[in-house]
Amino acid sequence: MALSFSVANVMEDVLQQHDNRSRELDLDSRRAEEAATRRYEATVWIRKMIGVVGARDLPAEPSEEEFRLALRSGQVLCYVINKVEPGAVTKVVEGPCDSASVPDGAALSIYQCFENVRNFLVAVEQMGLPTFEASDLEQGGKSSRIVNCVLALKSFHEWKQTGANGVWKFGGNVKPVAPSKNFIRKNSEPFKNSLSRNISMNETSMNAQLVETENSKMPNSSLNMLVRAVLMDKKPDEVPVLVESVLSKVMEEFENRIANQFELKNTSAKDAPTGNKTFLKPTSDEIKVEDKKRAVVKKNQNFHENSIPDEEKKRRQQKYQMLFDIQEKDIKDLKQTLSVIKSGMQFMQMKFHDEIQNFGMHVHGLANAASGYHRVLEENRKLYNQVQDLKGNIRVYCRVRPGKLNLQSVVDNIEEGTITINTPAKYGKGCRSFNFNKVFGPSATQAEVFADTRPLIRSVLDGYNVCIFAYGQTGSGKTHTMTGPKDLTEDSQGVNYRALSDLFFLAEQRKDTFEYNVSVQMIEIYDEQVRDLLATEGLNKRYPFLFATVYKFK
Ligand SMILES: Nc1ncnc2c1ncn2[C@@H]1O[C@H](COP(=O)(O)OP(=O)(O)OP(=O)(O)O)[C@@H](O)[C@H]1O
Repeated sequence: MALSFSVANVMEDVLQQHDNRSRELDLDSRRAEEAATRRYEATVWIRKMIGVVGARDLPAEPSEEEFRLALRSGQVLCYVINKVEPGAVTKVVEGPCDSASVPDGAALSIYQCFENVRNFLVAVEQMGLPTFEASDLEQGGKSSRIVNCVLALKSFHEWKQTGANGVWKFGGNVKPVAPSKNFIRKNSEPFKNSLSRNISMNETSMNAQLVETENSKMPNSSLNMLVRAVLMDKKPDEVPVLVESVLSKVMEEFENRIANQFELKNTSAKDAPTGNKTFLKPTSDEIKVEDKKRAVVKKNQNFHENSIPDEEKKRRQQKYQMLFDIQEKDIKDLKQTLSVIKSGMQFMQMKFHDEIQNFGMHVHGLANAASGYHRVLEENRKLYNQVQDLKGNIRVYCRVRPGKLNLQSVVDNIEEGTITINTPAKYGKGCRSFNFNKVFGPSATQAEVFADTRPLIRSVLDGYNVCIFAYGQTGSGKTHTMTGPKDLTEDSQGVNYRALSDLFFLAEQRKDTFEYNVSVQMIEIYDEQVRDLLATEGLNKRYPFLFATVYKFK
């Protein structure tokens, strides 16, 4: 909570109390005259700035009440300040709070009026001009402060119009437009001391107080008039005593008011956390004080920023230097790392190049090996088929069918490649032997019979023509050997099934190297006629070929 009264006010009040009896009438008349002159001056300027229409509620020579009512809505003030400093008040609430239409201000419009006034006061304060209290616009308020503010604004405007050279001066007092840094006057030591005694005041509130004090300086104001009036009829030797008396009263009053303010502050601080405080609408004075406090805090921040001690600057400089050194070191490290990475990359590139070369050589070797493998395979194939040739291009095997029970077999003896048969008496009793590539006895299995023909199947895939056929009288077992019995099992499969099975098995093994197309024909030679067993048309039943296998390299 900031202090909401000024030294000038206190002095004014004290002086008013002092010697009030003797000079009351005369003083009032002088003050009224002085105030009226200033008010008219302010009015003329306002009407000039915003025009007679804009200031329609403000007569050329308004009474104190008329002046207050005309400005109460804050609209006129906002228009004026926006003329002086465009955009100083960004939003001006218009209409309902117009004092003319709502003379006493309805509950709703009071708040809107206050918004205008508050915005105006904030803008004025930011410009460094003397302000007034929002309550000064209410009945019983001090219109002299409003007039003073308007005249200050006028002075500021004139200063701007003349080119804003040097510093802006108002009423003979030098006042920088920029945010103030030191508001303590040289001749205000007693007040300083007095304020120092109130050690509970923080710097912000102290500055608020001093800003208020400064803003209230007005040589031509009623304060000076009062002082002059008090001292006018005194003898010179009475003046020091009188001044001392007035000053001591001012001190006393001032301290009392500060004490009251802090008491109020403490009371509201206690009330706040208890939750007893209801949601009351803040009074215009409270809001004004809060706004002012914020503005002063902001000014203080700027002030502190501009007045950083040398030690702090040195400390910051050292800190920046340290950060700079660290960053410099980091950059060096990074450069070093970059160099290491670069050489690493070069090494990797060389290694990669070598490995690619090695890999190429390996691939080359593999290609050679593959080519050698194919050569060897080819040689192997040739050798293999040469072996088959050596075994004989035509091989004849004999298989003896198991005999029927109670019938004597004609077979006398079976050896590896020879079968001996008992010859009937009519052909001359005795034995006759026949030679074959191999003779299979009655107990020979299907697998044993196929084992001797198996190598020929591989020759088929190597491009050789192979023919396997069975020859014999009716019922001798040709179908049994080539196909198998009616109830076919894996073990009883004959040569055809086994040969085809091997054919597809080898084709699958060689699929990466060769692609084989396999086709099948079924023919029979019966009664010296070759017939196509798969032919559907009668004319094509006679066919001269047994198997045809096509192969090609991939
Ligand atoms: N090695 C064998 N083991 C067991 N049974 C056999 C054998 N050889 C042939 N047979 C049987 O003998 C019978 C006649 O055989 P198969 O039909 O194979 O003779 P085939 O020579 O084909 O006769 P066809 O010329 O009249 O067709 C069949 O019942 C068959 O099962």
